[in-house]
Amino acid sequence: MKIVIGADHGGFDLKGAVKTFLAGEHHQVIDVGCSSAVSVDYPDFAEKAVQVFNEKSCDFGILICGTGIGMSIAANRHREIRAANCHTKQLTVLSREHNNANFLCLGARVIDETLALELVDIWLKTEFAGGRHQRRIEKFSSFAG
Ligand SMILES: O=C(CO)[C@H](O)[C@H](O)[C@H](O)COP(=O)(O)O
Repeated sequence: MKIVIGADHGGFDLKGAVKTFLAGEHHQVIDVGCSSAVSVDYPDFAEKAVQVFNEKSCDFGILICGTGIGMSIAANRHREIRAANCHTKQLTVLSREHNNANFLCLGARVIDETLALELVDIWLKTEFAGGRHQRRIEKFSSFAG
């Protein structure tokens, strides 16, 4: 799969670990930064990731900040994005099965690396269930914005 990944300084180290994991699983990864642990602003990297997601027809996006909250708020400003901030296995599975999330947001200050990599693995392997959930996510497109 083609996956765009981005982080702020809070997620920089975990981004490296996720990239290594994804490469080991033979995914194509496009990294939009940041490129060091120097303080940056997470909306800039959410925006870059969404642009690349659209321009390069990526399958999925992964965004990492301190909590995952800021990245998810920023990415969800775009109507084509369904970004889910997940910190448990249950949330991770349901974000794909029920919400067809196309961006996974992680909080590097909330979960440890081992769990984060497990969540990435689960998320990428979980299929959207469709059915009643398809009807519900289609309703997002009627929202203003
Ligand atoms: O946006 C966030 C919170 O929702 C992220 O966790 C950021 O990484 C965090 O706010 C950065 O905080 P810092 O004090 O500037 O490191």
